[in-house]
Amino acid sequence: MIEKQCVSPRTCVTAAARGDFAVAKKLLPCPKQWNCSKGSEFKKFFDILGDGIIAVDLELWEDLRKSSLDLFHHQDFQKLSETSNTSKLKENLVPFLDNAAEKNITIDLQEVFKRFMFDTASVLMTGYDPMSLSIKMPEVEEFGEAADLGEEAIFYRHFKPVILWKLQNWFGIGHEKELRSAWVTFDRMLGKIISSRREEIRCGERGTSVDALTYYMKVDTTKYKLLKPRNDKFIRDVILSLLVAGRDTTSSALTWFFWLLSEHPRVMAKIRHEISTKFETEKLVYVHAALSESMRLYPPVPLNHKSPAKPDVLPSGHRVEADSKILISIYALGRIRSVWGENATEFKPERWISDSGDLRHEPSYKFMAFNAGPRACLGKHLAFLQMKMVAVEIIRNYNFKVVEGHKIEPVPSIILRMKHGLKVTVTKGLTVRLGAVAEKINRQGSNIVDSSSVLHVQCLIFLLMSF
Ligand code: HEM
Repeated sequence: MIEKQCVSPRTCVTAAARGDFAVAKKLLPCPKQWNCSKGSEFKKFFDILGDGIIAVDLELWEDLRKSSLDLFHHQDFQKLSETSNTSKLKENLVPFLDNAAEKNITIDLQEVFKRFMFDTASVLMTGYDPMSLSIKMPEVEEFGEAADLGEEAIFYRHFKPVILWKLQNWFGIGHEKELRSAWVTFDRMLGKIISSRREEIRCGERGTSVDALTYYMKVDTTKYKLLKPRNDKFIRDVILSLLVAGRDTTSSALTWFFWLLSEHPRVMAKIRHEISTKFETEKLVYVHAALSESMRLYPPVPLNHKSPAKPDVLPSGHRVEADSKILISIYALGRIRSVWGENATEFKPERWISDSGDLRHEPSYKFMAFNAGPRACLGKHLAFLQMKMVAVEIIRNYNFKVVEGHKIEPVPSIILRMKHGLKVTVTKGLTVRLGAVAEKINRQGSNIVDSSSVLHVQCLIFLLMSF
C-alpha cells in the first residue's frame, strides 16, 4: 500500500505530481511501486488515444509527463494561451453573443463553450485555428462531434463484457460504430495538420512557434528517450490527448457553472459585485470559489480509473488484487456529507473562502476534480485562468436566461456534459432585472430533471461493477 511503502506518502506523490521524479524515486525506488497506474484495461478502453499521456503508464508516461511539464511551464506557451484566449473572446465570442442578443436568438451555451475551447485548445496544441466559433457557425463541428460520440462509446465499454464491445467494434455496430468513425475523423484531421507542419518545418517556417505540435516534433530525445518526434502516429497520439484534455473538461465546467448561476441569483449578484470592483483575474477570489464549488458538484471528469500494480489495501481496509479495476466516483465524493458537511449538496461558494477572505485550500484528495497524486491534471492553472476570463467577459457584458422548461440532464459519458445542451437567451448590459431574480427564486427546482439522481444511479452501477 502506498502509505506503507512511502517514507512520507504525501511528499512522495506531491513530488511526483510536481515532476520531481528524483525526489519521488528516492522515496520509492521504482515508479512501478507507486502502485498508481491506470492499468492495461484502461488502455484497452481508451485505445483511440494510443500512446498519449492520458492512456499510458510507467516510463513512457514519465517522459510524457516531464516533457509536458517543461512545455506548460514555458513562458511563451503560457503567453500563447493568454493571447489566444483574449483574441478569441474579442473576435469571436463577443460578436457571437452580440449578434444573438441583437436578433434575440436562442443559443446553446454548451455548444458555444465547446467551440470556444476547441478553437483555443487547437491554437495552443497545434498552432492551427479551426474557427469553429463565429457568427456564421458551421453547422457541424466535426472534431467536437467525434469527441462527444467517442467519449460516450468509451463510457459504455465500462459496462459491457469485453468480448461484446470488441465484437460490436469488429462489425461496426452500436456505440462502437461511432467510436470507429470518431477514430477516422481524428486520424484525418490530425494527419493533415501533422503533414503540413512537417512541410513548414522542412521549409524553415514556424521557427519560433511554441505550440505543443511544434514542440513535440522537435523534442529533445536525449532527454526524453522514449518519445518519437519523427513518428506521425506517435505525434497524433500525443496531440489528441492534449486536445481532448483541454477542450472537453473546461467547456463542461463552464456549462454547469453558468447553469448553477442561473439557479442562484444571490451568487451571481456577488460575482457581479466582485468583477465590478476587481480587475485582475488573480484577485477574483469569489469567482474562483464559485468555479471550484461548481466543479465539486459537477466534476467534468466524474470518474477516475486506477489499477494497482500489486495486491494492496485501500484506506477503507478493503483488499484489492493486482490489476483489479478501481473506479473512483469523483461525482459522489463531492457530495459526501462526512467529507463536505451537512450542506454538501448545496451550491455554496462561501465554503471555499476563509475567515480572512482568502481562498481556502482543500487537499486534492478531498477535491478531486483535477485528480490527485502523480497523475494530477497538468492544465489546472491554465484552465482556471481561461474559465475566469470567459466568465468575467460574459457576466460583465450580458444577462442570460435559461429557456423556460429546458431540461437539464447529464449524458452518460466519461465527460459530464448536458444531454440537451444549455439553451439560453442573451441580452446586453449589466442590469440585473429584479423581477427576473424574484421569478427565478420562485421557480427554483421546478423544471429541473434531478441530474443528481441520474448520476447517483450511474455511480451505483459503477460501484457494483467494480466489486
Ligand atoms: C476544468 C478543466 C479541467 C479539469 C476538471 C481537468 C481534470 C483532469 C483530470 C481529472 C485528470 C486525470 C485524468 C485521468 O487520470 O484519467 C486530468 C489530467 C490531465 N489534464 Fe486536465 N483538466 C482540466 C483542464 C485541462 C487543460 C486546460 C489541460 C491542458 C491545457 C489539461 C491537461 C491535462 C493533462 C495533460 C492530463 C494528464 C496528466 C497525466 O496523466 O499525467 N487539463 N485533468
